[in-house]
Amino acid sequence: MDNVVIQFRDVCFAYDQQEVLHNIDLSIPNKSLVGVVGPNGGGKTTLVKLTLGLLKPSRGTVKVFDEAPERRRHSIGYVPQHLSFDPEFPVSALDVVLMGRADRHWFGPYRRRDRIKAVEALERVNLAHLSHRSLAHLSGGERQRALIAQALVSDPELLILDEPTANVDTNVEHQIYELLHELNKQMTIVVVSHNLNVVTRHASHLACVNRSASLVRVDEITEGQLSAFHRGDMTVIQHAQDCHVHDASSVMCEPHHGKETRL
Ligand SMILES: Nc1ncnc2c1ncn2[C@@H]1O[C@H](COP(=O)(O)OP(=O)(O)OP(=O)(O)O)[C@@H](O)[C@H]1O
Repeated sequence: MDNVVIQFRDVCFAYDQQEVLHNIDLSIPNKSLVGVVGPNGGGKTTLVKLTLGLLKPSRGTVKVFDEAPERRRHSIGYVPQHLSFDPEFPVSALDVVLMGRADRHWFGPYRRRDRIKAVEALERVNLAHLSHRSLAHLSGGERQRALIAQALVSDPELLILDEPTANVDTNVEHQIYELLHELNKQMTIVVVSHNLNVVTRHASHLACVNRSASLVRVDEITEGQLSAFHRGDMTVIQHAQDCHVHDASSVMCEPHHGKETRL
């Protein structure tokens, strides 16, 4: 148990009456870099929300560091799929990182220690030189680094990222995974990705989520396992920032603000 950071035991989850995860048993090992992959609507984001304690299982238990997720919220850094505010809002990279300390200051201003921690977090993602630049004037990759710094500012032991490379080019995607490799020396990382090829190159494990879930070590994975999971050909849609789609299966025959990938 010491070596397990996230544990799902016999977990089912339904939105209203619609079950989207069924009998999930998963043990994510300490210091692993886990790529969460699977088809659109397979339940990846739901799995992340259960890990964060934002959703409660209909059945079974979820534990993070052997405790209920909400009790270990301070140990988890989270980079969401979409910004929770308008990217044109006039805030600097430093302001964005400081927001990661906001829960300590409901009744007062940031303190000197918060600013020191925020600058340290920006240094960890190589963005300290742009700390005063407005978020709106950062490139997609720099903006993503600022969000990772925000998640790092509370010194997490577990970092969860929901599609951190959805809106960046291949070169920046590579740099972000290099950064995750570096951070992985100190913490466990779980990254939801639509790019099976890239994530397989960088992750130590793959969690394949498609209503059920299985965890495999990347160095032990076989072609047969991958194609069995995907049942051959599969179209995956990356959701863009302005995406309005909940159930991606419905957009196969509709216009969509996203990028399709054939796997
Ligand atoms: N708040 C919600 N209320 C009702 N149904 C939801 C809600 N959020 C997600 N769902 C449904 O649950 C299923 C799983 O969604 P989820 O977002 O976890 O999948 P995903 O694997 O992350 O998908 P994608 O790859 O498209 O981002 C989908 O069928 C989706 O329509």
